[in-house]
Amino acid sequence: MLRSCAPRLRTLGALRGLTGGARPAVGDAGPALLIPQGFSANGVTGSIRLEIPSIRDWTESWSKEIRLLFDQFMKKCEDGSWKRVPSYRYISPQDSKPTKEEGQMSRARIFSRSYDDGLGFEFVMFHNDVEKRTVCFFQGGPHLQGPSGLLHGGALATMIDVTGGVTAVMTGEFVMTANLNINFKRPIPLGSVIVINSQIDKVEGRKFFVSCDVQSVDEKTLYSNATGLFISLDPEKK
Ligand SMILES: CCCCCCCC/C=C\CCCCCCCC(=O)SCCNC(=O)CCNC(=O)[C@H](O)C(C)(C)COP(=O)(O)OP(=O)(O)OC[C@H]1O[C@@H](n2cnc3c(N)ncnc32)[C@H](O)[C@@H]1OP(=O)(O)O
Repeated sequence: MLRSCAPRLRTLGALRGLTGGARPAVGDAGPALLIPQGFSANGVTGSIRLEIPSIRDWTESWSKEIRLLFDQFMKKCEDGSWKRVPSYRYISPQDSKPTKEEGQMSRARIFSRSYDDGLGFEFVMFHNDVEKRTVCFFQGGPHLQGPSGLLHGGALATMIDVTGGVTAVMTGEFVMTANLNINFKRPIPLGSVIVINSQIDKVEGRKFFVSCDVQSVDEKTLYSNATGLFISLDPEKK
C-alpha cells in the first residue's frame, strides 16, 4: 500500500547534494535519479525519475524573461545558498507490482510534466535550505487557458501544490497534500511569467504548514496567496 514505501522515502535527504551545481552544458542530459514512491491506493508503487534537463529542453519554449530569472538563480547556486530542484518527468514501471491496470499505469506521467514543450507547465524551482524557502518561476502555456487569455485557476493551484510540496520534500520527507487554501486575487495573463514563493511556516510532528504567494516578476502584482498542509507518510500505518 501507499505507506509501505515510506521508510524508503526517508532516503530522500541523501539526494540533496544533487540539486546544486553548475548549469548543465548544452546537450548534457544531467544527473538522473529514481525516488521510490507509492502512488495509488491499489498497491501500485512507482518511482519518480528526477533529472536536471539539458538547456535544449527549455530554450525554445521559454520566454526571455524566465531564462533571465533562471540565469540569475543559477548564479546564486554557485555559493551553495540556493540549489536547483531537479526536474521530474517519469514514473518508472520498475517498482510496480503487476495489477490489472498495469497497461494504463505504464502510460502514467507526472501531471505537471505531461504536456509537450511550451504548451503546459513550464517551470523551474530553486530551494534555499537555510530559509526553508522555494522559489518557482512558472510560464503557463496555451493549453492551460481558463477564461479567454487567462491562466486556468486549477493550473495555478497545481503549481502552488507542487511548489509547496517540494518545499516540504526538500526537508527530506516525502509528503502528501492534506489541505490547500488559495485566494485568487488577480487574473494571470496566459503565457506570462510568474513567481511563486513558498516557505515552511511551522512543522508539527508529521505536519508541514506551508505558505505561498504568487506575484508578477516586478513584484507589483500579487496574483494569489495560499496556505497548505503537507503530511509526511507514517511508516507505522499499513
Ligand atoms: C530532497 C531532494 C528531492 C528533490 C525534490 C524534487 C522532487 C520532487 C518530488 C516530489 C514532489 C512533491 C510535490 C507533490 C505535489 C503533488 C502532491 C499531491 O498531489 S498529493 C495527492 C493529493 N493528496 C492526497 O491524495 C492525500 C490523501 N490523504 C491521505 O493520504 C491522508 O489523509 C494523509 C497521508 C494526508 C494523512 O493521513 P495519515 O493517516 O497519515 O495522518 P492522519 O492521522 O489522518 O493525520 C495526521 C495529522 O494531520 C491532521 N490532518 C490530516 N488531514 C488534515 C486536513 N485535511 N486538515 C487539517 N489537518 C489534517 C490530523 O488531524 C493529524 O493531526 P494530529 O497529529 O492529530 O495533530
